Amino acid sequence: MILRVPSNPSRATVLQEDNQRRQQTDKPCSPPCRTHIVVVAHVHPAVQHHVLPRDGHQDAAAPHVLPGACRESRGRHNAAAPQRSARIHSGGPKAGLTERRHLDFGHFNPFQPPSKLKARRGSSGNDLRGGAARKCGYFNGHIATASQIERGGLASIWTKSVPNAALTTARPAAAGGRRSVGAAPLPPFSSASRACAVLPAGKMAAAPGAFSLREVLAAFQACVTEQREVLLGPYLQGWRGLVRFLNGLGAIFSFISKDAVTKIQIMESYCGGERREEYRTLQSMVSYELSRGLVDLQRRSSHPDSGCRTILRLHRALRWLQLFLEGLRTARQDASTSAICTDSYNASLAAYHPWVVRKAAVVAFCALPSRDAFLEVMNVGGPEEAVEMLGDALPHIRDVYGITQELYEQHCLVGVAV
Ligand SMILES: CCCCCCCCCCCCC/C=C/[C@@H](O)[C@H](COP(=O)(O)O)NC(=O)CCCCCCCCCCCCCCC
Repeated sequence: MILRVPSNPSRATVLQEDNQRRQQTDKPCSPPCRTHIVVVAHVHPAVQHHVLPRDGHQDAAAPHVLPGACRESRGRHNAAAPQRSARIHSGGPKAGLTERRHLDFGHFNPFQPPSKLKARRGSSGNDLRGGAARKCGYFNGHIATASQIERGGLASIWTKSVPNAALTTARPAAAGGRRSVGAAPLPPFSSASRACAVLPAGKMAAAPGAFSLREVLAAFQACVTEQREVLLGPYLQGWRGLVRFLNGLGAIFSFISKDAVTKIQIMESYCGGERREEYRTLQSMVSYELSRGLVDLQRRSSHPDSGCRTILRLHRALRWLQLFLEGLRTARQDASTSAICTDSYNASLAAYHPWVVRKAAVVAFCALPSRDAFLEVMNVGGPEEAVEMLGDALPHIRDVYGITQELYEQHCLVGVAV
């Protein structure tokens, strides 16, 4: 096995995500080479991969395996490029042929030192688990920005040689395979990914499907009707976007995103269920559930997952979000994101969480990147643009929060099933 590790990701030999160019560049090795892969740590929220399962649970950490040394690609890998699969060049009888295969790197442990990383076969024999490389976009507890990488701030490109035998084609989850990145059939590289191929590192591209704070905030903006009702569709849409972003921050936040996803799914089941009309707006949901006695007001019993209760949890988290984004917007450039996050959390959600959750949350916050890096991964341009956009957008979040709070107070729902 040959493992080629580019010393500078911006010079990594990578595949141009463009069919036309690919045809020009995908030349068989001469002489035929053996399997080799290159793992390049790079920056993006996982959402930019277009491969998240519906519930948003995906190891954003999965490193990208890029084409190896035998390929003469003229393109540069862009962090934001959607990557649906690894491309592996196999030797032996298939020498010279290019195969597209899927790699599942399983759950990534951010605390595991790179020296301990091991590729091993899963019990099903069809996946590769154990974390084959450092989380891309996540380095020593920080999200590395594209510009950091460019400057060499991401000191290492963690690599792991992967035995040929362990590289197996993914099976869709429905067929008994493990749920994993790109488990869906792999479409050919599309022209849609072209935009990502040649952007210079340091510019976070708004790749198609990439997380963009703009879209999340637009969803919250779209929540409020002229009658000052809150539409649950866009509300959940906004939360889905936030969860995608959270997943991109790393596995350390997965206990938070899992809880949010559970709550989003509960609401989705109502909003898409038989009674969907009753769940069109927050107001209709509250009156429907209260009038039918579908809410456990004192303690969880026969209606443990009412819409009112579930939205209340998200509503409290929205308060955190509002405080956090406000803090981020108004803080000094060198402010600590983790401190802003902790303060916002202590002023909102923490009061409703038990000790163990509070501790875990605060530990996770320590892994947040610097303010500028954080603003950059919001994908709305540089930090200044992000700050400006936050200024425009925060009133909408505040509005949604205010309407919900008022409604819940009116109906004595603020402490529902504590
Ligand atoms: C910037 C990243 C930091 C994210 C921090 C989020 C706030 C910390 C929340 C900690 C939640 C811990 C998980 C468990 C919570 C539950 O115990 C608790 C109670 O639920 P139960 O009554 O059903 O038992 N659940 C909750 O309070 C709901 C929490 C929902 C948290 C959703 C957080 C999503 C955060 C999205 C971040 C996106 C940042 C965007 C910036 C552009």
